[in-house]
Amino acid sequence: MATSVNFPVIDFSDFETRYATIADQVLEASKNIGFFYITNHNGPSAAQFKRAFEMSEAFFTQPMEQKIQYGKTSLNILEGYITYTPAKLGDKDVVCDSDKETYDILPLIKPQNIAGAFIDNKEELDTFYKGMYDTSMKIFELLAFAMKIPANPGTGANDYFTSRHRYDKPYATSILRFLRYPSEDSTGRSESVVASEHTDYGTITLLSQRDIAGLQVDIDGTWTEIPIVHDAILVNMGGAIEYWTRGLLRGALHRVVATPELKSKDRYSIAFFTTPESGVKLAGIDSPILPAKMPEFTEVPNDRELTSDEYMAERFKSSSYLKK
Ligand SMILES: O=C(O)CCC(=O)C(=O)O
Ligand SMILES: [Fe+2]
Repeated sequence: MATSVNFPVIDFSDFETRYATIADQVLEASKNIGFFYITNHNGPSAAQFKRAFEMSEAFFTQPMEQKIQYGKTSLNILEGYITYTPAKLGDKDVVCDSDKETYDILPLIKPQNIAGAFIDNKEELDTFYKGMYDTSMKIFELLAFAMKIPANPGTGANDYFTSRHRYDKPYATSILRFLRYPSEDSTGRSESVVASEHTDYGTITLLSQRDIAGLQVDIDGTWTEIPIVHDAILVNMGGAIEYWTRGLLRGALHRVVATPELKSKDRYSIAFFTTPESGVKLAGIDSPILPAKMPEFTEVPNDRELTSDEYMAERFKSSSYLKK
């Protein structure tokens, strides 16, 4: 049974003067639920989100033969398309997730093999990506501030997390993902859960659900509906930041269930997954509120401190996602 609660919505207006209050609200929500909305955030505008969803729709509504040309043939390939129904690219199987189809993009600093619907609007998409990136960096600064991370030579204070998520090549690893959950009428399938329960792998995720709800978060063992709040961005903590902060911030379990609208209408969402740079050790945060002891994490080994790369590799290894 899913219930609903008063979901945290954090107002970023008068950002500079209300900085400490906003930072505390972000920290509280990150600790307790692990999910919250932000409004008046100065990130991508409603018009920019609308355009991004139009590009997404232009890509996903193409025939499968077109989309498959950009298909990932391995999960190690960061950019490209994942199908919702088995398909082949030449003699290779394209990665398939039976619930949804996705298209991943990295920072578009140099031209790459990008599908037409997106490359045709490359500059616009660059701006959108950068807007999502900058918004994530704002969240990281607020978290570092609220966690009272002191200034250390070379690491900074409020830039503790941002300095480990640099935008420029060769560091950037954060992914912009377009998602579509095809309607039941179009697939002939009717699953009640269309994205199985998981925690995100990276540090934080920004999300926008276009017009169909269905996202639920586990709060104290109860599936709780996350409403759609228009012109707001949903933020959630991923597994990597939960691990990095010794469980202080909550990488909450979540899933997507089918709502009645999904019968005849496709569900679209856009996610921005931040990942720490390669080589970053996910340990050693100097904060007075960090738990003294590392908890046991079931998804990753507990016998050593993992780097970002090791953490991600472990999560991919133990993932049930894509194995169905
Ligand atoms: O599509 C959504 O609303 C959520 C997707 C999600 O949780 C994910 O891709 O990690
Ligand atoms: Fe997720």
